[in-house]
Amino acid sequence: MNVPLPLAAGDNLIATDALTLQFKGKLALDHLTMTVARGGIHAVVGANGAGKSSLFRVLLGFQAATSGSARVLGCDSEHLTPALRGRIGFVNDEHTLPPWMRVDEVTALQRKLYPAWSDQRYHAVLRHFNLQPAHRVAELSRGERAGVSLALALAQGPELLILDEPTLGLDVVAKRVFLTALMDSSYHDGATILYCSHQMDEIERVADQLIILERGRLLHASAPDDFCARMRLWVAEGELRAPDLAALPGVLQIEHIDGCTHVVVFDEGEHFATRLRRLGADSLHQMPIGLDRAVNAMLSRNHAGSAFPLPVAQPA
Ligand SMILES: Nc1ncnc2c1ncn2[C@@H]1O[C@H](COP(=O)(O)OP(=O)(O)OP(=O)(O)O)[C@@H](O)[C@H]1O
Repeated sequence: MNVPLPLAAGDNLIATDALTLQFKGKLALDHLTMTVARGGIHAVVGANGAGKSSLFRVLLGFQAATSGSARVLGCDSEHLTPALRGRIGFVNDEHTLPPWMRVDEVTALQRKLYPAWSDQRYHAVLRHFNLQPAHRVAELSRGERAGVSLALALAQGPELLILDEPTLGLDVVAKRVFLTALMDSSYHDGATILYCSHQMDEIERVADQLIILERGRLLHASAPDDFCARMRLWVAEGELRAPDLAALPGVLQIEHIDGCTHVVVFDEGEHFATRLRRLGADSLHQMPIGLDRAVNAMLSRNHAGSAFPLPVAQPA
């Protein structure tokens, strides 16, 4: 088990500064400046192509940035030493393991490599999969392979665990087991977990911090509850005029459903009702929204194919 280091102000395990990654004419990361504090589960979300996997590749030193910097465990990510790499776990959605090896052989190898190895953590995840230790990796289903690679990553006792869509392909029970193990690792072992997912129910359940990327830039970072608390759904009877409505400050998403106009608004208080009334709304209701809807509204604003791209709000 890792001995968690004390959490001091400014104790960031990850810090990027104007981090930029460019592919032929395309910016995967665009002057991204963000931090990840020690401890807790940090969820990175964003539309397809927002730069999540690119960020992870740069943080892990698999890819050199075009400009800017990324520091991981206090070291430039391009110069991570083997000792520092040993403190970082990584799992991607392909769950790449040597196909020719047996499950027990992979396990024995990893047990030897990682001094903080925990059999208890390993079996806590793996016992939920109906696996024979003598099975070869090549014989495993996708979900079973995911189970093995996630169990291995958690058992390594990493100080920092980076997971790229780790639960893709897991059935609902396996997903629950894995998420519980993730929370245990964070809570009991002090691991800092950075992971990306498109599944908001999952994030709502486990994440302490929400990091939203859009086109390689930081759009928002806060606790998920704080993010949702700043969102409101207004429902007005009738169809309000879309161009005027879209021009109002804070408007993220407009939908017309069953003769009503639904407007998701960020950081606007009660006074927003007055603005809606000026556009002709007479019967109005407002309500809080959950994380799924809130993230959806934030991202749909500038999503490719959006009916009305709205002005970009500044990150909080
Ligand atoms: N090797 C590459 N060559 C050219 N462009 C690339 C390369 N890798 C990524 N990109 C581009 O960089 C952008 C960010 O890709 P990235 O894989 O980081 O997105 P993502 O947020 O992980 O997306 P998804 O949710 O779909 O997995 C995309 O527009 C992608 O097309």
